[in-house]
Amino acid sequence: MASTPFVAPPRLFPNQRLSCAIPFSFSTPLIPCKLNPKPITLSCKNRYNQRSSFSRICASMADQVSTQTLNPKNVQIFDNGEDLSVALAKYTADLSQKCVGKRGTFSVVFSGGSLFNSLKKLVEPPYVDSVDWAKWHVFWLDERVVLKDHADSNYKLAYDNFLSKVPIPPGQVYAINDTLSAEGAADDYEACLKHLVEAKVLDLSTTTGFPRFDLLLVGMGPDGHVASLFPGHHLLSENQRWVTFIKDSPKPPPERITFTCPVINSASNIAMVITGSSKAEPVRRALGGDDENTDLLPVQMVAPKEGETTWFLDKGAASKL
Ligand SMILES: O=C(O)[C@H](O)[C@@H](O)[C@H](O)[C@H](O)COP(=O)(O)O
Repeated sequence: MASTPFVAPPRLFPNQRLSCAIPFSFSTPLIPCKLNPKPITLSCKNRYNQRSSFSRICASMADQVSTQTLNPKNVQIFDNGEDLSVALAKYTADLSQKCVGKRGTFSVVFSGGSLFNSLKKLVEPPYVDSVDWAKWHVFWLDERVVLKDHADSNYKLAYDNFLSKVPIPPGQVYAINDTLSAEGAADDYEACLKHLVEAKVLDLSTTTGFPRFDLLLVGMGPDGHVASLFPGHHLLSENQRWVTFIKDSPKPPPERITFTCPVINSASNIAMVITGSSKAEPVRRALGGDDENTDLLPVQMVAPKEGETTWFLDKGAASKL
């Protein structure tokens, strides 16, 4: 794509919604890209998928093949965050190109936290000029119930570090309605997704009946939470709603909205983007197997029914594997 000047949205933090989407599953090659400084690449399944020993899984090539066919989990481990960011940029740009080529759109779901540090190479050359940003439709996996210009807002984080740097049409950026309560914002976001399904902008998974996004970019907290689904919280068992709310989040701020587990597990592709040694134990529990705990961590429940999960870890996050 030719480099076009970015036209700022009409308002700094517009309450945007409208059109979008696409679904289908494609296998990301595990061959490191030219720029990619050769990550360690593993393929495995976690306990949620009834697998127990990481070493056994990695020992068997045949097992890897059947694992990839059934419900693949590709694990890439990088020396540092910089190398991870290079690989994540290529992965995302390649996926965008495939999805746009297939259906004409690319539906991407952002988390908050340190994700945008890991995405920084995607908004630099060559990708800032080559990705077909006009085809992107952007959603949030979870959002804090604060105004969009508040320091805690995941929208603001995404805007400052990503959206302000690339020409995604503002009408294809689906921020929450920040004038509503947590309950109201969750209802409103779910209604927005349902409208997009009716408008054939988003597809439903034929397997689960929940919306199927092209790519979820998922961070994880040191406690193993993903989205705003926290360990031991009753929201983990929500299986009807697409979007729900929490008012007692153990991580501040307390009021948030979040996609539910079935929506997460209906995605075509999930990138688990995890850095730092403080995350090593939940990563081990998710990928290492042999977990004696009876309660699954939220990260252990990430198991897309039809899609593919790719793990982008730095050495710290992978240090207990
Ligand atoms: O709103 C939030 O709090 C985030 O969406 C949250 O789910 C985040 O993704 C993880 O906590 C990881 O955050 P870090 O990468 O900063 O550890």
